Amino acid sequence: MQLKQDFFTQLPGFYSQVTPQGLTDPKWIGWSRDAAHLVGLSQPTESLLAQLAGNKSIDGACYYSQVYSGHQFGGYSPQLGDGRSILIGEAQGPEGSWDVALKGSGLTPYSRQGDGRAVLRSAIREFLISEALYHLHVPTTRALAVIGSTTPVWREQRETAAITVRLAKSHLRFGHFEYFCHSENGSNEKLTQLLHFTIKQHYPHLSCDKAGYKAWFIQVVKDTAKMIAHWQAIGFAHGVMNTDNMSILGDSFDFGPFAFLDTFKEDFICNHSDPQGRYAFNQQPGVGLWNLQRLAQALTPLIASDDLIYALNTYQTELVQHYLCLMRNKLGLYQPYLKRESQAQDDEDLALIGELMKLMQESQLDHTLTWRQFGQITPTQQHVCLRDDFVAKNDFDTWYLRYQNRVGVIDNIEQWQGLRDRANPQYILRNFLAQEAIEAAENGDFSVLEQLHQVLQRPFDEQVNMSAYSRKPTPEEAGIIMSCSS
Ligand SMILES: Nc1ncnc2c1ncn2[C@@H]1O[C@H](COP(=O)(O)OP(=O)(O)OP(=O)(O)O)[C@@H](O)[C@H]1O
Ligand SMILES: [Mg+2]
Repeated sequence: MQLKQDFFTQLPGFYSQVTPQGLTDPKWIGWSRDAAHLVGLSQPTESLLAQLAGNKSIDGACYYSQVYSGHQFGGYSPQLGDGRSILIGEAQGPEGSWDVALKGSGLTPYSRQGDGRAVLRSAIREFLISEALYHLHVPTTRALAVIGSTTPVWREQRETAAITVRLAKSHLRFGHFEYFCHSENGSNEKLTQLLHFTIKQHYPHLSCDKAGYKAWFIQVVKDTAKMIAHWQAIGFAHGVMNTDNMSILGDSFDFGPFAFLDTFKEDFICNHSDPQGRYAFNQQPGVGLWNLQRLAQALTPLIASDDLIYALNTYQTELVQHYLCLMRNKLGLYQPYLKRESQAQDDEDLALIGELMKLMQESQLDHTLTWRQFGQITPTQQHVCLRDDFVAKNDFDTWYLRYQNRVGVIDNIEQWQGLRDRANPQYILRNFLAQEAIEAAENGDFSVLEQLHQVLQRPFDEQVNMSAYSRKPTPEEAGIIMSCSS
């Protein structure tokens, strides 16, 4: 790995140098060939294992943990930071630069009451979901590998420590800006330094002046809105949308108690530790804006309020337009000759989508499997097997008639259906699938994880003999609830 050290050399005072604590008997548990390619690696070798486990030093690496703060479940925590994660620098790959983080590598000055570790089950979940979201075309951080060990860790019971090797175009979070806004007693020196670093590294086409700042924040709003539109379209609940888990680049970031929806339920809560549903599925768009407002607040010393408000006001339109684009694609409503749909058409389509979701919820249908059926229907025909699944047949018929009218004439039905299959995945990372892979791995069998990882790399393709990976969960399997304990 060719490592650069831009953050480390340019931003002293933004991190603490740390020594990884190492793992006992490290073992490769998961390896993403795709992600390895991004950082110019080909094989999971023994030497690399010792290095990424923190047992052997890496040429060119600097070891540091970043400081940040953040709003957690609505309240401000003035100092957080990487309590269990160590960055080693920016790996240079064929498609650009990637921060490499060893998540779970031991105590840091920001560990507070924690042990600096991640347990194997949470490392596997982060690994699988990072790679799954990427293949679902959702903006996300990536995972190179999971390393297991015999190092003991105590949660509700004794478990073993693991490391997820995370790759991210940036580890800058909304919380970085919040920390340097509130910790400087009004000098704004570091906040300015941070903003200039961010713009130069990640938005090199923008200038570090008033106009550049405004354009930058508009872009952050846009990228955040786009990420959340993807989550809503694909049925992904993040679970812990604290501002320290919001990447400045709009990549899905920090995967804890996340879940895809099985049965569609708009107010689905995936996080056992969130009984109020602050981060429920249907709250995510609003929370995205709330988090951007916290970021804007932290930027007020540097960016004019009018500019911040202007950018925040674009959020809803950005989100809705991106969501509409994704949903039209799922339903086959796209009309290539119309450059931009009219407001009336947008409203009509949103109503059509909303009505379908309502019917899905009433009939307790599986979100992913229902959408997948759009690749098999012929909207010009009266009868569709999709209808069989809905309880309120009359309501479905009314909806379907509106849908047929909206779809209109289809020149090439096979092509139309093929496009629906490219928009509606067959395979998602259902919690029970992740759980099977985790339990097997905890018992020393990594093949289940490997197979699941393989399937999730082609979520839109019908894969032979893989129906076990696309079935909906049994009621018992659907009851798996995740907590923040990781
Ligand atoms: N086991 C732990 N030991 C020390 N600190 C921890 C531990 N678990 C979480 N933290 C810290 O608590 C804060 C909130 O945790 P959160 O779960 O959002 O982040 P994370 O999953 O640890 O890391 P990241 O956000 O980098 O993915 C962070 O500062 C994190 O470093
Ligand atoms: Mg976090």
